[in-house]
Amino acid sequence: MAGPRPVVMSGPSGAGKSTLLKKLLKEFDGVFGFSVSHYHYVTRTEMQKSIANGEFIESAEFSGNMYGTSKAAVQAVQARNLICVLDVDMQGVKNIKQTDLNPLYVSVQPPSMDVLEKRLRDRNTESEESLQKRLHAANVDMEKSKEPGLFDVVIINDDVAVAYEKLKESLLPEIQKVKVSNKA
Ligand SMILES: Nc1ncnc2c1ncn2[C@@H]1O[C@H](COP(=O)(O)OP(=O)(O)OP(=O)(O)O)[C@@H](O)[C@H]1O
Repeated sequence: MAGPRPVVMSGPSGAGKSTLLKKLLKEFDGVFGFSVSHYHYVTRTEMQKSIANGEFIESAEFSGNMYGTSKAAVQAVQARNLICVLDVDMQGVKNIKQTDLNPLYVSVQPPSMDVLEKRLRDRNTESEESLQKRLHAANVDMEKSKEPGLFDVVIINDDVAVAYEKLKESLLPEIQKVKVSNKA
């Protein structure tokens, strides 16, 4: 058996992905899992070859090191009967669409740009420069997210309790699968 479908969580920085995810992990212990980054596990040449072969759903280079999430890493989580959570940007969503992973695509969106800006400012994690970059990227993300059929579920994170219920509802069939398999 392939295991439960992974879940892709996408949305602008500050939309509330981590907040919602934290609630999920708290309520459903042992149901969700994360894929391990391939950094350090393979050589640079090997990794470049794998990326060229389309084995990675996302990869990036930071200060000379390569990082990435491979399809195999996601499938390994799935094989352990866990819902693999993928927190990716729009490019990641597009890449995953090219694979046969068949995840549930969830978009988390802020109620408005003004609210997003306020939340990011109140979070106190960004410099002014980083904040401006994130707000600009958020604008682009919010536009691209409107593409019909791109996401299975769009969650407007206004009231966090309401947003969480909607997320939970959309994941319940997969959560049920995990629980049933664990009992078997
Ligand atoms: N519904 C909500 N109402 C008010 N504040 C919220 C709500 N959801 C999240 N927040 C707050 O907004 C801020 C941004 O949320 P969070 O860090 O979860 O976003 P994120 O999408 O994970 O961002 P990033 O991609 O940068 O990690 C946090 O300080 C969080 O506490």
